[in-house]
Amino acid sequence: MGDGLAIVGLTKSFGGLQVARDLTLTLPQGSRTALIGPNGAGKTTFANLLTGVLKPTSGKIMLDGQDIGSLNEAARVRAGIAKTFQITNLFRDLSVRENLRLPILEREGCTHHIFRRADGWRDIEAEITELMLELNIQSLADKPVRDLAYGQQRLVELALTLAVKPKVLILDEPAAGVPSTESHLIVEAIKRLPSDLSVLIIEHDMQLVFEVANRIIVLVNGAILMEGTPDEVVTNDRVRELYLGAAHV
Ligand SMILES: Nc1ncnc2c1ncn2[C@@H]1O[C@H](COP(=O)(O)OP(=O)(O)OP(=O)(O)O)[C@@H](O)[C@H]1O
Repeated sequence: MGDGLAIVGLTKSFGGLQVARDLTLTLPQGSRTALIGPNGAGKTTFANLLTGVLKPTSGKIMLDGQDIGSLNEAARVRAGIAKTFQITNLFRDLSVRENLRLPILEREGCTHHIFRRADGWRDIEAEITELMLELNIQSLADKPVRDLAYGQQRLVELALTLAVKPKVLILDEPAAGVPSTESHLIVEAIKRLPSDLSVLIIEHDMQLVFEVANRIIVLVNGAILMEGTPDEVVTNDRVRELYLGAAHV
């Protein structure tokens, strides 16, 4: 087992506005952590600091003991930090299987070593099948993405992200825009993710958070207000006051 992701004293300012304040936390390998907080708390900024979209003002990001803070976005993906692709990245006229082939080919360097082996193609097709089984979308394999329901498209997007073999997966509002009749698909898919993957879920839907997360970090004004189990978070008076509201608890 690796050490997972360790964030130490991470700070980010936009001019005079401090949006990440001395954030120190760990995402152990295999953890299921939700990051919650009111609008403007700094959740997206935090995700962007992890993926390398933004550079921190100060602080360290360590993955399995290695400082990855100076790596650019592409190198961080290769190191193992992935955020879900957006649906707009799916090729709508291609089938699910064809869409899944693309990140695997990219990961393998297209024309390089995998094709020097006689069974290279077979390995790729087997991996695609395995990914589809993992997300329970094998029945959709030959359908063009444009014919899929929105929730199913989000599962394909998740499969694409898993194809890069991340160690840490950031799910930024995985159920956003998904009709309530399809949100169970997302919950089930998250529950089926590989057990050694660290998952960070940024989500406003508290029902989803409570179903899939075993730890919750509450961010307010760029700082961690508290971190705990779902039960500890819902019973915390400041969280109730600041974020959840009496109706949720
Ligand atoms: N590029 C930027 N330049 C200046 N300020 C920014 C920039 N990006 C974000 N901010 C500010 O940083 C703060 C945190 O924004 P962020 O989007 O990270 O919050 P959030 O918790 O993800 O909010 P939401 O739940 O609404 O998505 C906000 O005050 C926002 O206006």
